[in-house]
Amino acid sequence: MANLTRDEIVSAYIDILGSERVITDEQTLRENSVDRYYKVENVFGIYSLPLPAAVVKPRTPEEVSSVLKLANAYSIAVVPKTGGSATEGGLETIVEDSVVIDGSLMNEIIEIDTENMLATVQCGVRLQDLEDELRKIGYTTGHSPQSKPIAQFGGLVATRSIGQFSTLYGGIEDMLVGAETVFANGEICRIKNVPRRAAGPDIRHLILGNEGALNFITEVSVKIFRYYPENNRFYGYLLDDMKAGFEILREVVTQGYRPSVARLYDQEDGLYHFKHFSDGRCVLIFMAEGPRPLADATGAAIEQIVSQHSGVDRVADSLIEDWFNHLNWDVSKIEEERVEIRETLNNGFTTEISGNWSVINDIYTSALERIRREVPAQFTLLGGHSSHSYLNGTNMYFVYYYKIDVDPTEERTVYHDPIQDIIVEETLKRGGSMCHHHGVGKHRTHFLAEEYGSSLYMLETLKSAFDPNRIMNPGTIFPL
Ligand SMILES: Cc1cc2nc3c(=O)[nH]c(=O)nc-3n(C[C@H](O)[C@H](O)[C@H](O)COP(=O)(O)OP(=O)(O)OC[C@H]3O[C@@H](n4cnc5c(N)ncnc54)[C@H](O)[C@@H]3O)c2cc1C
Repeated sequence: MANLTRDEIVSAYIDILGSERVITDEQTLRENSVDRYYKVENVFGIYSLPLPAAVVKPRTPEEVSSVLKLANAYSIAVVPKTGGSATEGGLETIVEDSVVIDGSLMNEIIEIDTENMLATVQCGVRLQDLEDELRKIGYTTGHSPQSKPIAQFGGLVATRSIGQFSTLYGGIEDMLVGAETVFANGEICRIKNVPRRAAGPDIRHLILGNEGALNFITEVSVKIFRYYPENNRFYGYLLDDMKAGFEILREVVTQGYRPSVARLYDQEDGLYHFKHFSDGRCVLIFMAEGPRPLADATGAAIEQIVSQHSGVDRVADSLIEDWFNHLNWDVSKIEEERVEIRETLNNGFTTEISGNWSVINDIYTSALERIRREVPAQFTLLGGHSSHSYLNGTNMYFVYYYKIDVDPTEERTVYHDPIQDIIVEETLKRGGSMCHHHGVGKHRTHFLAEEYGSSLYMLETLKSAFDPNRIMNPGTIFPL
């Protein structure tokens, strides 16, 4: 694709950023050629994708602009990156001589504004770092994906991430107020911070969820919230089937209550997370938070709604609180997982989708039934949970662990891809979305036309307009 040789690309970037911020050592390039979709190969030291020509580390939006202008002029494929916790192939360098643009040096918390309830950060600020600063003064981002200790704001916005407290605070799309981003031609654009706007279409959504395929996000402003940890209430229940659990979630949300957490685990996933008390049953969890009268009212409503359903048994609140305190994944947990895969050959992946209330149970049951019937894996866990509920429906986060009994290079095509395809097919068939919060990445793009239907025209037009030379993360969202 590129009109320059590999060496010419490297030296052109050294001219812009200096040699210290243009990394070309072999191991860094290998690690930057993949993300967690290639976890199994990677754990065994196999790197089968083309290695990038370099990883470049700009420090300012102007440098990002220069980096992109050069790429655009010479058709060099670029892969934006910040925290590196992507799970769907968004970081794979599938084009020869790509350049990874790593925004992690842009890591300044620019402003915390408690009057207007805003925090402004550069793209390389880790969510955990902003959250820690806010907690010191009694505020929170309200954003808590499990990858909070690793993920950075560029990636969080680019993937449309969502956190555990989403039923109250929303996903990142509800939090993003303004941003700065750079397009393939080097144009730097800012969207100002206002409480609401009706001045035409909402252009924040050209940034949210773009997965590096439309622009490179350099700065974001997000809402902040007052934090009242002393009022947190936890509720846990055991029940026998998912359908009844979905119905309770639906009642709580559609009656107008906003618990911060509303989660439902099936039997297998319940055993994985709560083996000390789940007793092989489904597990339903709620958390209420906020000012005391609101937390009390939300908690009382949850108890009242659940009490109208038979066969639902309460567990101690402390069991749920304790579980929450150990849920997030930092770098050491990722390393532990790698060791475990190497030693036990037991490996797990997830696929997350969403659907309306009327179809979610059918998606859940039919996907699992087809996987059991069609995929000859030795499953050690096949199940999932719903973790984000809305007025119209909920998500399903399928979780599948199996023994790697094939060569690591075949694991994806024999197991991971077919399992994911079944889940997506059963979802799309029932009008759901193939992707709830991890992004399309590079392994669901063959379903893009079905996901979008007639609105694919709008998406394709954005790509042609903003990235006519198709240098931005080729193969991500848009099939090659
Ligand atoms: C253990 C674990 C738990 C997770 N839990 C959750 C969860 O609870 N909720 C959730 O939503 N996700 C979760 N994820 C997925 C992942 O953490 C999120 O997608 C996160 O938002 C990625 O942020 P990052 O900074 O690591 O981005 P990266 O991994 O660096 O990149 C992710 C994608 O965004 C693009 N990108 C990165 N930076 C930019 C930029 N500056 N401009 C434009 N595009 C950019 C990349 O090209 C890539 O396509 C989890 C992942 C792991 C490994």
